[in-house]
Amino acid sequence: MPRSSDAVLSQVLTVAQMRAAEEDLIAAGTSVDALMQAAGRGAGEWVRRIAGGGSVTVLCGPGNNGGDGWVIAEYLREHGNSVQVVQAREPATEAARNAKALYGGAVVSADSVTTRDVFVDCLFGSGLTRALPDDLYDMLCGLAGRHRHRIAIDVPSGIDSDSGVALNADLPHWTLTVALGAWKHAHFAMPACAAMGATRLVDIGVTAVPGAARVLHRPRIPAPAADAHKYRRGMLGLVAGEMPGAGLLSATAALRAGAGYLKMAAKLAPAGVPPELVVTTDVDAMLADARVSALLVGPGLGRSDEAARLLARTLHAGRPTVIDADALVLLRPAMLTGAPCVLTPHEGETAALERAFGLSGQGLRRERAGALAEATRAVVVLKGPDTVIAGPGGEMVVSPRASSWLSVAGTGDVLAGTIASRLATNGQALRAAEEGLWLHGEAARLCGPAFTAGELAHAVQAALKECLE
Ligand SMILES: NC(=O)C1=CN([C@@H]2O[C@H](COP(=O)(O)OP(=O)(O)OC[C@H]3O[C@@H](n4cnc5c(N)ncnc54)[C@H](OP(=O)(O)O)[C@@H]3O)[C@@H](O)[C@H]2O)[C@H](O)CC1
Ligand SMILES: [K+]
Repeated sequence: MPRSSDAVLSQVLTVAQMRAAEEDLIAAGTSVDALMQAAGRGAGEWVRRIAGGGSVTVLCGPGNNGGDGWVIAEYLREHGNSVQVVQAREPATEAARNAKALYGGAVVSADSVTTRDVFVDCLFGSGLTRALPDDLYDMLCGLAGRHRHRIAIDVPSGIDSDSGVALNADLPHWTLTVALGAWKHAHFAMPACAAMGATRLVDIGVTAVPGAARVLHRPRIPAPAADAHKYRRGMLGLVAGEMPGAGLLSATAALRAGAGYLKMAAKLAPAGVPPELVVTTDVDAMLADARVSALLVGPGLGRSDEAARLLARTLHAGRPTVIDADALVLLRPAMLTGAPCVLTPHEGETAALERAFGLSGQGLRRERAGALAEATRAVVVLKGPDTVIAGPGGEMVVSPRASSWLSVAGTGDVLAGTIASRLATNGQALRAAEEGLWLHGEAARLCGPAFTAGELAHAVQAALKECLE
């Protein structure tokens, strides 16, 4: 089996895209049985490692996810594990029947299973089309509750693969979820991703799918050139508003994310300004300064008519701009000039933008982010536990779940400042959004528990250190 490239293994596929990719492999000569063997044995190895010689119960459903389960069980039996299969339904596909026929171990009833070490969920995968019926739901939850470790294969049963929506309530939480062939959107979408435990991917040679979403990965960021100077590294202009304190959090992060020079325009200089941050009261002079390579507007802007006028003047400067917080609520179509922009809305700001740009607000988060990116011609970072980045050209990047400790005031200001610093440095909106989001999530990971937004802003530097080429 040829190993897929890192780019292909970063793909996030819908069920339809996955099926098409499987069909391409089959059309190229790989049988479904061979695919199932590759998927099942790859997953079986992860199960074997977790089991560490312990006892395993595999729950097999009627489809090919169940077929994977029969392959996993035989793989474990061959490797000497104590394994038993609970058959929830007779195999309904030829590949699953063939896989069952190759299994030489015990098949037992669910009721006979006592407490064991590892439970493997092969009830349903990407073919689940509706909520689990009561008998199967009870069987799944009952078995999950009688095992020390729980491993879901491809996607946990009861989860819709394309949306991450739980089709049943109170589904089990998993120790590990092993994706097969490619990541699915459920692996990065709430609520599913919060219950999956660690996630791993088994490569079965899936090829590149045009237009597929991809997972956010650690960026490679070059150190400044030997002949760099502060302007060439990128000068970031922060347009503060009525509450300049929020802008200070953005500035603290931006100073540690690569930009060479930061200037803040504020009516009143806030207290506690870091010495590295130049503060001016002349916003128009800053907007007219050709050396400013990017702008950030929004943190602490306020929502007054004066704030709206200040936003319009800022965007009229036509520089690459990060638009955050209150500026997102004030943004109107006529204010945009076509300059590269990054919008960083949370849920409420997204709804405000959808109203301002005449969008329905219907659909999955990634679909809403895509619609907003198309309408604004900007890069949209739709923030949440399952942040997605959508580009105006249809690009879609999904982020692995970040620390839940980010749920504290000010972390949005930190993200905006980090992205703005990257935008001042590289001038590319999508790249800046990806680099900034990764740095933000990594800074949170480095901070551990119960950090403040200020500590997070300082940790951006350590996160950047991990990206240096
Ligand atoms: N990723 C790969 O390259 C490979 C993936 N494989 C595995 O195949 C599954 C997808 O297989 P599929 O058969 O399409 O789907 P499922 O195994 O999830 O099961 C679908 C069957 O279950 C029935 N169904 C669906 N929902 C329910 C429900 N709520 N209650 C009862 N039955 C349900 C469905 O029949 P319906 O017509 O009634 O919908 C199907 O019979 C993928 O996840 C991987 O694990 C392969 O190994 C190949 C390589
Ligand atoms: K499953």
